[in-house]
Amino acid sequence: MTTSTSVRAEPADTGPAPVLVARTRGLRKVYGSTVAVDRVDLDVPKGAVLGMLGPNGSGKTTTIRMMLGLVRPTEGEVELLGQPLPDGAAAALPHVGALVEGPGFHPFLSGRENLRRVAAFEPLLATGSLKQAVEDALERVGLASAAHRRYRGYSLGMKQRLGLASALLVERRLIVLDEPTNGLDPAGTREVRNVIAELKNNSTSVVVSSHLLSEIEATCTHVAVLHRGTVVAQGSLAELLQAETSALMITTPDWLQALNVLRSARISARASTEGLRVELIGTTPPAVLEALVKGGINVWEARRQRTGLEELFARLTEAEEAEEGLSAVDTIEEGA
Ligand SMILES: Nc1ncnc2c1ncn2[C@@H]1O[C@H](COP(=O)(O)OP(=O)(O)OP(=O)(O)O)[C@@H](O)[C@H]1O
Repeated sequence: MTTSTSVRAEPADTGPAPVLVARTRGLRKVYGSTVAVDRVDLDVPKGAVLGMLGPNGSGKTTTIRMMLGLVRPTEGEVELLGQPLPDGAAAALPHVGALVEGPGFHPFLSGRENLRRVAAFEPLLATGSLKQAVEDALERVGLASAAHRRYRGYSLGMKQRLGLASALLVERRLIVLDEPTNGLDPAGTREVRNVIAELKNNSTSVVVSSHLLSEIEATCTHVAVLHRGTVVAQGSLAELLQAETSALMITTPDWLQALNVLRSARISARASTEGLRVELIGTTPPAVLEALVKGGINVWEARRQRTGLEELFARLTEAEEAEEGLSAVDTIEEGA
């Protein structure tokens, strides 16, 4: 038996659908025998800062590359600023700034020279304003003082900053940043956070992928959680944290027995320092309490606990793994 753990936050009222700056439907990418991305339906509302969260190999970079038209999907559709890819790429891409892995900077040119070369290919940048745009972008990412140095000698963090600067050369409608804080020190991480906050204030839409859940929680308005190539949760951050994201903390002297009772009832739970933590996925507090009482467990206290994004992420990904474990048990039992 498998149950979907996908969580999609629904808006409270059914007002007009938000304008989307990027939209994917049924996106799938297969490399040989590896399914990198599968059935990804992603909505990036205008003005949103959407955080793409997922462990290593969950498909964030592949999804981002497909959204930017850098990788052709095996199946599915991408719409960027209302333009279907690949046909609408020329119309959409000048309005989209991107920092993706391995930007092709020249090792023997300085940061400034590299950025000027990139700027020369920006269709939205007038030749007369090119130099100033480069200086502004360098300043914005904190690279002005090292701009004369050769790219070859840059640290990973400096390379990231230069990549970010190239995304910021002109005012964009959408900025896509793949792991922008990768290799940055805490000061650099704060700067990236400030840049994202500035973009948000200017109503520029942003897609940012990261492992740093606290960063996403601090900077994003929306979140999409990826796990093994699929989106397991998506929506506005506030709605996601409210919708089914709580746990029930149970205090009982019979916690080991209680764990067994809950497991037989297929309710996901684990012992923690605060008590028995029961995940409210596909179950409700009354159902949990009923199972415990029927199982002869002494429940001393039960209280709802709201969870942070980190908890939500761990819960979604762990729940899927736990289900897979249960499915394996089912298979063994059926086969026995
Ligand atoms: N060009 C490729 N050829 C073969 N396999 C690939 C290729 N690109 C990605 N993959 C595989 O697809 C899966 C998803 O990778 P992807 O880089 O999209 O994940 P990610 O979430 O961005 O991971 P990370 O945080 O480590 O960058 C992984 O199993 C990866 O090994």
